[in-house]
Amino acid sequence: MATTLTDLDQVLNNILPKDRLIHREMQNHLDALIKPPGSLGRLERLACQLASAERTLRPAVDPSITLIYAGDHGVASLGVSQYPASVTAQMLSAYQHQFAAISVLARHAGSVVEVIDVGVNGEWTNDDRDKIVVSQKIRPGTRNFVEESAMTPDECLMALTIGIQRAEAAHAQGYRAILLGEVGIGNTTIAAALASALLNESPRTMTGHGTGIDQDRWEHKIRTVEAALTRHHRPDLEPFDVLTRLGGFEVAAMVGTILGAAQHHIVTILDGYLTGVAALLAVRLAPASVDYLVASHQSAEPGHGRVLSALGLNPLLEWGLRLGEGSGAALALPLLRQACAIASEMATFEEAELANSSSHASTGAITRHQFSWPERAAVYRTIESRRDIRQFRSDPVPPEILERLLWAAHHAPSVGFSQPWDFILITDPAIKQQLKSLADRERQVQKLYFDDDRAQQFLQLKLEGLLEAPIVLVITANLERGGPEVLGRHTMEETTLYSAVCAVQNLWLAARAEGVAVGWVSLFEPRHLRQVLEIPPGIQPVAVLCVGYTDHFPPEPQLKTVRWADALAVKELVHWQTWTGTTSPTP
Ligand SMILES: Cc1cc2ncn([C@H]3O[C@H](COP(=O)(O)O)[C@@H](O)[C@H]3O)c2cc1C
Ligand SMILES: O=C(O)c1cccnc1
Repeated sequence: MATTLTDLDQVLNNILPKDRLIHREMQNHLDALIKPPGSLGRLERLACQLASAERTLRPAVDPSITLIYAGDHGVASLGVSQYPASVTAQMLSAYQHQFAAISVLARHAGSVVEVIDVGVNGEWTNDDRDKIVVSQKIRPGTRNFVEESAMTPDECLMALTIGIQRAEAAHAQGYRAILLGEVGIGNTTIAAALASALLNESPRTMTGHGTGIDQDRWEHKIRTVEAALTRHHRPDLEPFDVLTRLGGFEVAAMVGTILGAAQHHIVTILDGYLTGVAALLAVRLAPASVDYLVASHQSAEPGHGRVLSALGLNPLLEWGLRLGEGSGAALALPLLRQACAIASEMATFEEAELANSSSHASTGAITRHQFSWPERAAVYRTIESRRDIRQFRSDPVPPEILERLLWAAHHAPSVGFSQPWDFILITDPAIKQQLKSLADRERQVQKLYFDDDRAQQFLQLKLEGLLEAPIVLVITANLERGGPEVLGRHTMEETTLYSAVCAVQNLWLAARAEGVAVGWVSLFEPRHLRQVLEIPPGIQPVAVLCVGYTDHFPPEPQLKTVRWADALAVKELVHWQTWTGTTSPTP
């Protein structure tokens, strides 16, 4: 933890250059792959960089996290941006709701987003949704650097520390790459001032149009940067002092994250002008940190190209982007992912020969991953975010989505491939009301078992879904389907029911992926259910599911939130060899 300059020095000392040996080894491996040597051009150079930075011949950028630092700037009061400073706080809400540019781009690139407020001048609301925006606010905005130092040395160190610690946490969380982004109205003025000071360039060449200011305002922005440099700049200023006087909380935090990541051999994917300037500062503090940087793109800001040249970084894209927020990093992430995949999933000529001569492809490299990382991540995310939902909106589930959900249910595993399920779709309010009355009645009976008020409350809540949800879906199990000779059913009659439950789970997960909510109501006496739904003998009702849309998927099971029951740790439930076995086999 870097809370003093000495601690910061410690971090800087920990940053070692990339491993040249692995770089060479990776190049040899790429040359041996089933393609002409060098034919994948820059993708190969990227693979070598990632391998030598991460110190592995199986480099990876997944899972990755997009860290966006947010801060406001005193200088924004001088009208250097096209937008008022209040937009920064407004953007935090947009991130929380996941509809900002980076929310969309990172989602489709397969990266998790976290926004850290290190100095926004304004409030934003955070409900109990997934905590996408977190507060580490040092101060509501920096001071106006035309008049005084933007930060105090302590504040600057604090912001650096936040950045370092976040990178260290990302390392501990198992993230393999960091996508860096920022938001803060007025911060292209900060970038211009820092870049001018660090590169000894005139503010006119380093100042751009930011969010889209006109010529007059641009001239004013240049004069503002010049005034700041006149006040603060001296050729002998240390990088830390340049950052303190001319920087911002989000810039300092980005510098910290670059350093913290490099220390742990984690690659940082840079975005636009601001992240480039942060990288320049990081490299001035620890020259070896450049080995851990990838420049995703060259932005439309004229100063950005110069910053990248000074860093010796060659941007992957030049798309005229001028947004920030990590948008360019998210666009470039799939390219890095491809470089890693080429390195670890392609076969060498030798392996290909082997696969050809034996009856089965025995090379692990070829068969290991049938799914890309975003595909795998989506499966786990669906499982993690599935919830039993109690509150529904009334809007209908479109028929094509309903069809996909039933398709998913129908592709469940079943004993002897008996496919014992049927699906009863109930939209008729009269029948729903009958179900609700049945459940209400049952609840009165259950009252005998639960005298806890909270239990009653939950049972009550859950039942409303029977009326609110646009569809009530009953899944049944046909105990006779497949005839008397169903394979594998002889000794365990219940496997028919288990199969139907697998259909329930398939549907539930597919629904979550579609953004459709499902709540399972189990307060039914099967006999009564049979009567209302005219279910014949031999067919067993298995699940009554409310299906529809909800305004809110809670981040964790509600019964966990209210401490009705605690989550168990999976490792305590694992037995090896026998029930009493505890030791795992050595790998
Ligand atoms: C709605 C909106 C969303 C943004 N997201 C990033 N920026 C970008 O623009 C700002 C810097 O430009 P300037 O120095 O001209 O103010 C930063 O917030 C940067 O991240 C945005 C700007 C706006 C207006
Ligand atoms: O180049 C950038 O990164 C940029 C440009 C305008 C606004 N925000 C960021």
